[in-house]
Amino acid sequence: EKAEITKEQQAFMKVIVDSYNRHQIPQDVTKKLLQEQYSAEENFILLTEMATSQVQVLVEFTKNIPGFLSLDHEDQIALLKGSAVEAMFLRSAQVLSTKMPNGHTEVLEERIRNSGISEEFMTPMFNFYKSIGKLHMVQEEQALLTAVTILTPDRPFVKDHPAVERLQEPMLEVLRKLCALHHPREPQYFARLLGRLTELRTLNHYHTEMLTSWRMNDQKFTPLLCEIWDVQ
Ligand SMILES: CC(C)c1onc(-c2c(Cl)cccc2Cl)c1COc1ccc2cc(-c3cccc(C(=O)O)c3)sc2c1
Repeated sequence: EKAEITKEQQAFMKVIVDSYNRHQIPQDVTKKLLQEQYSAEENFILLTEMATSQVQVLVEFTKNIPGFLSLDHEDQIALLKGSAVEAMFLRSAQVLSTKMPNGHTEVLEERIRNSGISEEFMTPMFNFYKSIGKLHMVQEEQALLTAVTILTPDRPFVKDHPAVERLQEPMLEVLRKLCALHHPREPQYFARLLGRLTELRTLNHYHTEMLTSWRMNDQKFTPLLCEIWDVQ
């Protein structure tokens, strides 16, 4: 019946979830969050290192999404550039909402709150983090939601929308079934999950302003971040 996850959907999901678990920021990078001192300057430098490492992880994860590498090459770049910030909000939300055994949750929040981001962005950012936390997503949902976010057809400069939709649709279908499976008493859970994707879009705009205000204070980013965010 409709809700059953088929054999091929199971295999499809396994590829994405295994890739999501395989591609993580290396321990020697994330453990710095616990070690370095807490100045706004040091926090910004650490968060820049995390974001840079996260983009590298994201690229590797994306290359393993079935069908992604057969998309037009320019569209591949457009999808990565258009979804990087949203994927990183999802990743940092996961760290902030799951009490990480290694204490990353507390230190990450502290460093984000004291890294030169102006107050006006703190509220929407941490509201998002709270709303993601309340969903108590299982790992498969996190992996698929990230893949669905990356394969969003209407990113700037994407030429072949239908080709991206053809990849996103099966993932949305598996995600819908997963939600029914893992949250049987919440029939609206899938809809709430997709609602988070809308909230992510608004965070993109805030993030663009965050970048501008950081650059006004002459904060430096890495070459990879400059490339993905079209700065400097
Ligand atoms: C350039 C830098 C200052 C910046 O500019 N905007 C943002 C941003 C901020 Cl603030 C918030 C949301 C999105 C963005 Cl994009 C950032 C920092 O972005 C990141 C991106 C990913 C991760 C993953 C982490 C993380 C920690 C522990 C464990 C793990 C883990 O995966 O185990 C991951 S921290 C981290 C910081």
